[in-house]
Amino acid sequence: MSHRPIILGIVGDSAAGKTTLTRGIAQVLGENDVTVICTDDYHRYDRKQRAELGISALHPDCNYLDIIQQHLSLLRTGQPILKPIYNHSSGTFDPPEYIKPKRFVIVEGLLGYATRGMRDSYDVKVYLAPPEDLRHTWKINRDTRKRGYTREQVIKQIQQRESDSEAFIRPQRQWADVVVSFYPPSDNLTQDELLLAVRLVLRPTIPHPDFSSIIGDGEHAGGAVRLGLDRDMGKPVDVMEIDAHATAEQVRDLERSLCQEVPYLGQFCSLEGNPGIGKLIGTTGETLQSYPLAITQLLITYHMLKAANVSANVA
Ligand SMILES: Nc1ncnc2c1ncn2[C@@H]1O[C@H](COP(=O)(O)OP(=O)(O)OP(=O)(O)O)[C@@H](O)[C@H]1O
Ligand SMILES: O=C(CO)[C@H](O)[C@H](O)COP(=O)(O)O
Repeated sequence: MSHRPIILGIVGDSAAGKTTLTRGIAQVLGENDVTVICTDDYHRYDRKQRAELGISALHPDCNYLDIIQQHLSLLRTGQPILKPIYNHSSGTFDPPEYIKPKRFVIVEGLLGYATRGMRDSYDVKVYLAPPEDLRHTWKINRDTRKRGYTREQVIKQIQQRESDSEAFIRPQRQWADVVVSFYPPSDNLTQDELLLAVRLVLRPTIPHPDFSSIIGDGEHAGGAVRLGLDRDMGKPVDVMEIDAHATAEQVRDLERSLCQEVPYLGQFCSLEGNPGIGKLIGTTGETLQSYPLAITQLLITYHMLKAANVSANVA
């Protein structure tokens, strides 16, 4: 295994699901082996200053991108950082914290792929792109429940930030090895809000597992799992889709092929061996298991473990 930390980037707009996916992957990799960094901590201005200056947190000028890049380089070589802390409850900064990277580092945030230097620091790059109406619903629910905003304030903020989302956030999709889009099975968001299908765009920037041996003719498990070719931001890509209501049985072959290629994976993150995979907590505290989420977590973990092996072999 590698002697330097393996770094995963998870980038996407506000409330695109970065923290949720990060937590799931950390659970699969083993929380004792994972350091999580959220780049919200590198905001240049606190909430009051941003309002006074009329700048959004999505703007590169509102973030210390140079320090994120510096910290990424340090983390990649196993060195500690003194990380700032942005407190979403108070809207101000807390005292910084000393962080020594563990075996795996997950860096999640708004502008993680904004500069070449930042992009070169990751072993695996993921971009989260849910449909905008779903992201808005997630943002309204999360910011009113956890960040002290009213519904009207969140809606206004989404509108005010749209031009920055378009200019600075969404273009980063082009740098991702995997683009993840969870989406509702129908237009009706009120039914089974947590049970979502997933569309995984697999760019040829890293070697993906060969799913074609399972999904030979483009469909598997009665159509619950589909594989095809497409273009994303003008470039050819593979696309895998998994239905919202896919069952453990239907995704088992995918899981097996991931675990076979990286035998180490199966030890601690098979669906059977780790019942926490794909688990989601609903708004009323109920727990659900989503197999599209489970396969997404396993695929990203697969890439992390592969990167760890490659890096150990060249060390
Ligand atoms: N895969 C998912 N399935 C169901 N709900 C999800 C999923 N991902 C995110 N959500 C919902 O969206 C909300 C926002 O997600 P999360 O906090 O992970 O976003 P984020 O990208 O980290 O946001 P921010 O950058 O603003 O901190 C969560 O509280 C959760 O309710
Ligand atoms: O886009 C965001 C990512 O989480 C937040 O809006 C940003 O970090 C500022 O946080 P807050 O709204 O709590 O002041």
